[in-house]
Amino acid sequence: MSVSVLGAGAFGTSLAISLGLGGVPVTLWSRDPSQAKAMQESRENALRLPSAKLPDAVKVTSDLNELQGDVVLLAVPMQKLRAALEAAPMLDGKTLVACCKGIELTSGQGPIEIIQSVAANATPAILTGPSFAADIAKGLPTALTLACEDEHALQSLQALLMTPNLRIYRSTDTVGASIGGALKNVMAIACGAAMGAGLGESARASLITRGFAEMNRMATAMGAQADTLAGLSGFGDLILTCTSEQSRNYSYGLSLGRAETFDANITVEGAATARATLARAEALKIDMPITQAVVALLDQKLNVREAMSQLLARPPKKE
Ligand SMILES: NC(=O)C1=CN([C@@H]2O[C@H](COP(=O)(O)OP(=O)(O)OC[C@H]3O[C@@H](n4cnc5c(N)ncnc54)[C@H](OP(=O)(O)O)[C@@H]3O)[C@@H](O)[C@H]2O)C=CC1
Ligand SMILES: O=C(CO)COP(=O)(O)O
Repeated sequence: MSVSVLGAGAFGTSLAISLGLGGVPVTLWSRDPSQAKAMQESRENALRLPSAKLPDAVKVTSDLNELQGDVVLLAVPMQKLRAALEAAPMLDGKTLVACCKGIELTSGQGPIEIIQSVAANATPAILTGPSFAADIAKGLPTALTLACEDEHALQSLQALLMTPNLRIYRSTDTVGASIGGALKNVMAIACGAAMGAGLGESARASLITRGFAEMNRMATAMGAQADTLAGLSGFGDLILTCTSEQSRNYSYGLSLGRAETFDANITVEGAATARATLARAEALKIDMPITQAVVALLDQKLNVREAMSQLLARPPKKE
């Protein structure tokens, strides 16, 4: 059975490589015809994932009509997912697996809700969890969560997407998987900012732990199961992203803490998601002080030390 990947960024390319090496025929779609041609010829994604060779099983195209199979991985940035789906009406009716992490700023919706609103006849799923594209492309061991409410579709997808280096756990809790993946990026910005400003490892551990409490509060208020948040898509990805300079969200936070500039072309999902989350938290009356601090940093209303002082000065609480 073949698989298509919509979006030839770092993550889409790494998944195409892993599946291709596992013997699955893959069609990888780039919106840029010249990039698609260069990748098809050079067998490399020089722009987004240099030094990783595309296996023969991967075909690169910029023609949406060449997408193959009933399963399509949606590997575009979260804030671009709606536009990408609207431009590809032929995907309605297929199994659409969101591979992006975040909450849409304009609607407050997550990837599953966006798929449902644009492609009403599709079976929506989400693939998320601790994974750097470069690691997957190198064949390093990686474990992910695949969530889909349709148990039958879920089991076949799990079998299809597992490769020798990619272990996939299944869940029917799409809300929990989506919220964990979205909010861990916000916490990674907070941790990077604290480390960049020299606030220390203890501060980072507190932000990870209290950030996890925020993630749980928001997720359970939205109907998620707490044990999903404790899994790969929540706790697992939180740990990876808050502790590694390979993470773009963490690195962006570092640059905020060091008062350095950051390349605006780099995908940093946590920034828009922090704003979308705060709006949702306020509507649901959920206390999310770290998310609030990240938004204040992004809006330049506070610097990192002021934001941390505000967090420390909150009224005493029971843990
Ligand atoms: N990189 C990683 O390690 C991981 C990433 N993810 C998630 O994967 C998602 C994608 O990230 P990643 O691949 O890293 O991002 P990249 O920045 O590497 O690539 C983004 C890709 O999306 C394309 N794109 C942007 N807008 C559109 C659009 N409107 N229609 C179609 N294609 C579009 C870009 O095309 P162009 O080059 O033409 O702009 C580019 O190919 C994110 O949500 C991220 O959180 C998840 C796990 C790991
Ligand atoms: O989602 C990721 C790791 O699981 C990738 O993190 P960044 O988007 O911060 O690079």
